[in-house]
Amino acid sequence: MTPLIKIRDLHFYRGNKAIFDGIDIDIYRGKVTAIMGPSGTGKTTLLKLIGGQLKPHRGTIEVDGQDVNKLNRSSLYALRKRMGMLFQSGALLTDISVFDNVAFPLREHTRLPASMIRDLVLMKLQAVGLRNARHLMPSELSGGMARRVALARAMALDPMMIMYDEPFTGQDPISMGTLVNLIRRVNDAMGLTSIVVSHDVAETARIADDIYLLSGGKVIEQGTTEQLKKSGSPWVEQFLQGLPDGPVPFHYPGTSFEADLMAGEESQ
Ligand SMILES: Nc1ncnc2c1ncn2[C@@H]1O[C@H](COP(=O)(O)OP(=O)(O)OP(=O)(O)O)[C@@H](O)[C@H]1O
Repeated sequence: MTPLIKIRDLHFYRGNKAIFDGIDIDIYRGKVTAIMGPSGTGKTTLLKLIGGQLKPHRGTIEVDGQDVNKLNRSSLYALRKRMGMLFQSGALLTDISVFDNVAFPLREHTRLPASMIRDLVLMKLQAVGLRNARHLMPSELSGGMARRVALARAMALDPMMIMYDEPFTGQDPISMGTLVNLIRRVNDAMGLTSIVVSHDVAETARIADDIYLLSGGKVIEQGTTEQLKKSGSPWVEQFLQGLPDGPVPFHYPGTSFEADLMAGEESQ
């Protein structure tokens, strides 16, 4: 089976810091793939590289057989339309209704008649359970409902895949559970491929087919959720159990606390 996204020998730097130091990733069609790792490892950066918003310094990223960085502007634009993205900051337009938010990409990118746009919008809202909330304004929605509307909007143009960046941030456990299940359900019902970047390890692992753990510019571990649970690696253990400390240090590296206390008041 050929992967939908094939990343090979990816190198990416910020200044002289290697965010990615030669990583390989395969994202398979129809699967939910979770990308996890400590804060600042470059998970969001990875999504931007896949979307062609950033260019790698070395290596290749193929999406549906096309090398993202060899595409001209219009081909990249066409490819991007087929990649749904749900970023944490992907807020809804506040002065138009739920319906109009979901209709927005259809009106912007297609010339479909209003009756067909209506049917498509209702279908997407139905998929996220909010067809009857279509007349509400974004200010009338809970945080979880707003995420679901954003998901319906991301699906509006029938993308081949959806990339989720921290989709659960700020959600209470029930709302998080709903969103997690929805990602899986929508993925399967719509024949999508999903990439989920999340700190909510246990919840995300529950619905993921494949997991990649990134740290220090490398893929530390990779496999199915079952394989990772059996891996015995202390890294994986720390992640899957959500332990605050372990091989991945809780504290930003630097001088010890003792040394800072000993240094006295004159230093900061
Ligand atoms: N525009 C930028 N300019 C310079 N450095 C950046 C920029 N954006 C991100 N970085 C750095 O790149 C690294 C990776 O950032 P990124 O946001 O991809 O990490 P992340 O794994 O998504 O983190 P988190 O889990 O905290 O969201 C970080 O060290 C960050 O400080």
